[in-house]
Amino acid sequence: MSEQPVVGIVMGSDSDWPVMEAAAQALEEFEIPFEVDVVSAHRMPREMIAYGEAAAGRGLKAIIAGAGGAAHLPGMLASVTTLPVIGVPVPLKYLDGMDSLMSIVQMPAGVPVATVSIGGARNAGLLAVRLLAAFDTDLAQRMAEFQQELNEQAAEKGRKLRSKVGGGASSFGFGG
Ligand SMILES: Nc1c(C(=O)O)ncn1[C@@H]1O[C@H](COP(=O)(O)O)[C@@H](O)[C@H]1O
Repeated sequence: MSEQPVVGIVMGSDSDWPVMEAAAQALEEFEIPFEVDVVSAHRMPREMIAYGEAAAGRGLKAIIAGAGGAAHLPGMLASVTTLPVIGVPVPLKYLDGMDSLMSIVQMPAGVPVATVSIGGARNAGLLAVRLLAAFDTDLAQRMAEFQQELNEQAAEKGRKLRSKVGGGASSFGFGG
């Protein structure tokens, strides 16, 4: 990626990538330049702090941080940067990601992390797009078009279900 990255996607281990790549995919869809790296609070504490402290100065506008288990990476990054941090709880073999979710979502007041669902890396990417779109009318327009497509896909599902099951449109009249 040659353009200056504006979103950093970091994770505690390369084993998180199969989950985290959905964040990268969402950013690619909106042509947002991003970088990816492994940055672990537990295993690379000094590098993690250096990454967080340098992030804003390097031109990043948001950080997406994914980790599994005792997932301290998103919160620790949030403590050393002014950037918005979006946390992705990565599910591991045991505890189904509940451990990651609790580790990321229960931040002390004053140090926010915007936590998405367990394995919700695509929404993390889309949330980063929305943060950027707040200051970019062209990007906001593209987000609106994306939302319209979602609307049409959902309505189409209703049409298909009704044609399979029978009956008319819902009493609310939507779905066409
Ligand atoms: N939760 C963290 C942190 C951290 O929060 O700093 N560093 C690594 N990890 C997590 O350990 C899991 C297992 O990692 P390995 O697969 O490398 O053993 C990964 O999900 C990673 O995010």
